[in-house]
Amino acid sequence: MHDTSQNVRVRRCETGDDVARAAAAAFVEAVVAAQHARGRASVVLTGGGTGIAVLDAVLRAPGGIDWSAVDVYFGDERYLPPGDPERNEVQARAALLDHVPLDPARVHAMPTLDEAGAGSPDSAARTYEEVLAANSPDGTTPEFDVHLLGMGGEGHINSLFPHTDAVREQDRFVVGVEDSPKPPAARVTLTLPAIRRARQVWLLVTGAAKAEAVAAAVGGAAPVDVPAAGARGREQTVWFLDAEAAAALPAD
Ligand SMILES: O=C(O)[C@H](O)[C@@H](O)[C@H](O)[C@H](O)COP(=O)(O)O
Repeated sequence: MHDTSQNVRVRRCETGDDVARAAAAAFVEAVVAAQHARGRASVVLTGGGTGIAVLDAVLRAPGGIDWSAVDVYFGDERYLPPGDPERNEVQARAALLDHVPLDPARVHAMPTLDEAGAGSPDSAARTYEEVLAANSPDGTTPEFDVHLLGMGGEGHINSLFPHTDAVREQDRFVVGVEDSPKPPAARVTLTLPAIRRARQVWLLVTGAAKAEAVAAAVGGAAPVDVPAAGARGREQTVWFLDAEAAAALPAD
């Protein structure tokens, strides 16, 4: 089902740098507001150039965030060895996490490829589901305040690619992927039901190569065709777009 009545906003920026700065400022505001309201904030980070640029911009202008009361989760991960520079966690640490006084126990990285070769994306996904449940008020997932998402040119978000079992998943909150069309093949990803647990879902998208998928997703495509179309926040969904990514949207 694709409910277009939910609160969806499009935030048009000029350049990719403007997207990063606007999303970073909104991120700081949302984290501070969550901490004021509930004493803590739970955020889900994403990889990709735009997602990491936002973290870099947060580091440069962190406002009044109390880093000791932030819980960090990841939307997906490339199932690679622990320090691999292609891992989203490694990139997020380099951009932001290693430079602010987070409580290390509150940074919830996805399990990774075991050095001994044991495990699998599926077992890692099941372990991460347990982590989410353990930090949940009701045995499901934490109440994520903000879930950041990048988007690929064909509309993928996290490691949810078009026409895959992962994007069709309706029950589990985390699944393993063995055959990602974008390398590496092995990944672990939050599913659409997990994304939809977030109060705010923000899609950070830049570049002309994304324009058609943006227009399809905002226009109400089926999530199995354009996964980003299924990414909805409980309170709000915001598209942060540069001019090129917004080019195929109607002018209003
Ligand atoms: O896991 C991956 O292969 C990437 O992280 C990928 O999912 C990325 O987030 C999007 O393709 C958007 O990337 P850009 O923001 O760099 O366009």
